[in-house]
Amino acid sequence: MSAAKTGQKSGSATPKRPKTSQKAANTKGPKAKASPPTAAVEPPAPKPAPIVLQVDALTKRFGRTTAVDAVSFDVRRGSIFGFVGPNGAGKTTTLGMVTGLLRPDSGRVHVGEADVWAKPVEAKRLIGVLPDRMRLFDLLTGAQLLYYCGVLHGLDRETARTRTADLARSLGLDDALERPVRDYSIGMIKKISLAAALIHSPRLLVLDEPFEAVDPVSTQLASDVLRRYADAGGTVVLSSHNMNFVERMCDEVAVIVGGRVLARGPMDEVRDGLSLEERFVELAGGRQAVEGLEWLTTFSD
Ligand SMILES: Nc1ncnc2c1ncn2[C@@H]1O[C@H](COP(=O)(O)OP(=O)(O)OP(=O)(O)O)[C@@H](O)[C@H]1O
Repeated sequence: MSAAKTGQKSGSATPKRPKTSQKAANTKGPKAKASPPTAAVEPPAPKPAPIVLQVDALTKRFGRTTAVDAVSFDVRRGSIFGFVGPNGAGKTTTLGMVTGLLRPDSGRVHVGEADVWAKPVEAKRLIGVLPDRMRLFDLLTGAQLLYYCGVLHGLDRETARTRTADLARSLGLDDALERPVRDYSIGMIKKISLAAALIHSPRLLVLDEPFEAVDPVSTQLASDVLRRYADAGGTVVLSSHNMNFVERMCDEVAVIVGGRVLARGPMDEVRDGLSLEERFVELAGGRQAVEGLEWLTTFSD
């Protein structure tokens, strides 16, 4: 199967040639001369967007476990990149190394021109992160948390307040803003974390399972926010176990299994005629027969 390495957005195919108008084609008359056939001039292919995130051969071991094994991928400006894989495949470990939270054993990560591990401050200014197992300052209210995230990222107070209100409205959190974050549900924590990642309007958003436990209406709201952000030139990398969501949302995808990327490229190329879920199951080892669970059908009573 093909695993395209370029980050060209799917759907950015060569523009169609203009159709010859029927009227012009039917013109016949004494003065109408047959013009010699000319070679159709194809317009030049659109220039690919610049690479915002470049990941080269990242590797991480924990004792004898190789969690991430020479993982490489690029993500171009304006695209939404999905990172999918079974439990324990290495997604969180990879995204931790990409965002400067977990030091790799080897390999490089660049965000724009900045090497994440050589110039962490420069790189981190460009990144908004929603890590898995996020620890928040949960004695603060939602409004205070977003305000401080904004101010710590260099926003002035007024801008931080305005953006807090805008994000809360867009993500359906208005009613929760004055409550302490420790009282939030898991889905609400995901939403406030997404808002915190977005508040400084970063170049690159890295979201580890952003919509886990988020209800469908809020998922739709948040998806709209992400699509709008990407259309405006933002870049998103997200991991998720929700294949339908990834298939709908992402321009490109990488499938990681056992620490290795088994397929990556534009969504349609990776799917290869299947749904993403079918392709994922195929790559991740397929369905195994359920054996040795006969006792499960004996019931305790
Ligand atoms: N701090 C750690 N110490 C030891 N092993 C770890 C540590 N972090 C991750 N691992 C191991 O590395 C491998 C990859 O874990 P990782 O959390 O990256 O997977 P994942 O793809 O995010 O999984 P999930 O979808 O279940 O969240 C697993 O085998 C995991 O047990």
